[in-house]
Amino acid sequence: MQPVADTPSALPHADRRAELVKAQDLVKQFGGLRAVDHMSIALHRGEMVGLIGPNGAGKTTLFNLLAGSLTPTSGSIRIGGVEVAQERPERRIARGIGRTFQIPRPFAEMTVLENVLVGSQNQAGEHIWSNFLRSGRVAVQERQAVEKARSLLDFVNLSSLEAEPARVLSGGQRKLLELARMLMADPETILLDEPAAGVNPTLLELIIDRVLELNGQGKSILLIEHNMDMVARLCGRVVVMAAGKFLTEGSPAKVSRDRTVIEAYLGEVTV
Ligand SMILES: Nc1ncnc2c1ncn2[C@@H]1O[C@H](COP(=O)(O)OP(=O)(O)OP(=O)(O)O)[C@@H](O)[C@H]1O
Repeated sequence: MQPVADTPSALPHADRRAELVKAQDLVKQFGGLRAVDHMSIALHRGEMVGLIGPNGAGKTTLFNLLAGSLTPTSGSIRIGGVEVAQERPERRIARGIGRTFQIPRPFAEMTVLENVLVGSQNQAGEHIWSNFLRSGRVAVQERQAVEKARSLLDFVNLSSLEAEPARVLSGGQRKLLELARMLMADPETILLDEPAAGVNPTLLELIIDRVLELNGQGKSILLIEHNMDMVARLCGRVVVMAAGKFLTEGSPAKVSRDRTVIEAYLGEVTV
């Protein structure tokens, strides 16, 4: 991890009083492995926060807990003050949580447009849309959804590929497609899992630009990212995890100079 220059602290939209997402004392045990170990984190309305830590620190597991694809062994998750730790992913989406995955897996044989439409039902792409798609009635019956999907494809610069099967997309384009799919559900809070990983520099700039625009629209964003330059450009605050636990937090410049953080990345920390 390279040290980074000082950056502006919080973005203008951040309202530090309003905690949109608050996880407290979260534990996730996989057999003998405690992947998340009494971790707490809060995301305020309009904030964009980086979540960093060495490989295996528990960042993606924490995302899975926040998004509802895993149930915590113990601990609390509140969204807008409501306890949701036991709720299923569909309920989290309805509560305004959207997430992207480290490795996007679009439906390879469906078109780019159809992949975005999947997001209007739910993020797992279950039931109703697949029925529509089989019967080929999407454009007729869900005109508004199609219009919205097209405008989101425009937002992520994929309009020209809307009729192509998703398998033709590059890794970076798949990340953009996933962003559009997730935005179909109008999330208030967005969890981004390594949006820069494996993305070429040109598309990376586009992703950064779009993430900034989403935050500018008031969306709260939690960003897992190993690219510290990107974290420094986007985030006023960074939370560091190591061995499943909260290690420290602060500005990108502060944490990148922090000795315990550097040691954690070198695998030398015991927490
Ligand atoms: N479903 C699972 N079953 C068993 N162990 C798991 C499971 N998911 C994650 N783990 C383990 O939990 C630990 C934390 O993994 P996690 O993917 O959350 O880390 P991470 O910080 O996201 O790492 P990376 O930066 O490499 O993506 C790792 O040791 C991982 O092998």
